[in-house]
Amino acid sequence: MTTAAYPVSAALTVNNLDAFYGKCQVTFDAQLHVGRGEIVALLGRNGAGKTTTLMAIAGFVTARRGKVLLAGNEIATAPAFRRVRAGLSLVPSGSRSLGSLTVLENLQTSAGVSARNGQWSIDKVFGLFPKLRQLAGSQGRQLSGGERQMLAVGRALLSQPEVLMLDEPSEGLAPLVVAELGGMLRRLADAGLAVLLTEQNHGLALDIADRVLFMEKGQIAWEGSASEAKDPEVLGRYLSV
Ligand SMILES: Nc1ncnc2c1ncn2[C@@H]1O[C@H](COP(=O)(O)OP(=O)(O)OP(=O)(O)O)[C@@H](O)[C@H]1O
Repeated sequence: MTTAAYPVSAALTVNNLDAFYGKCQVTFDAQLHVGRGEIVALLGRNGAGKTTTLMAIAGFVTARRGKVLLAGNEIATAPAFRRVRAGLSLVPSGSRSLGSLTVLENLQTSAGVSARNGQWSIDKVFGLFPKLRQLAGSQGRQLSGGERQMLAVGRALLSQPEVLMLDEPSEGLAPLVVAELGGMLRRLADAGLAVLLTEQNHGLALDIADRVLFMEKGQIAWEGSASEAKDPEVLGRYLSV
């Protein structure tokens, strides 16, 4: 494993995270950090603990031990909604919009969630995703998979995050839409957002990430740059079944 320093200035720092479902421990001493403007991909085989790590950072899964620092502030004991207000947003896999509400109503439910002043408005989200502006009056359930994912990211941005976490954002999307999503995440990071994502689409993750973490049996087993992670030996060790 490549050792890493954990800068206090990171947008998100996680140390010694032990996450549990009931009595069942899923992550063991997990640690990671994400800097501003950086995309970090958390990869690994099915069941390695990637989703659980994101859910524990977001406050939806119990962490019995560990520190979660958002811009240097400890939030590990805060309820999930306070973490969102503090600037940490998770786009979960699957559930992507409120199906009976229109696109505009979906966005309106997210606007104003944050207590923080931020740059994101509904108009700015429409600027990022012009397709959503055209679909403003359509119900969430009428959208394609790619449009629903744009809406989910738009809703997350309206909570004015400093750190955006996405669990398998490309799941179920067509290749062209995946490429568009990847470009959009890269642009958001280049504008200063810290991005932490899990992906089964390893090609996408390795293309857009700055750093890669491989998770194995609930532990961060390897850390390095995306170009180091492309080494077939590394990929074979942590991803092949
Ligand atoms: N709600 C739950 N209750 C109990 N155990 C769970 C629950 N969700 C996941 N697990 C278990 O926790 C472990 C880690 O699952 P997790 O979903 O975090 O892995 P993952 O790396 O995201 O895998 P995948 O890529 O398949 O989603 C697995 O053994 C899984 O069976």
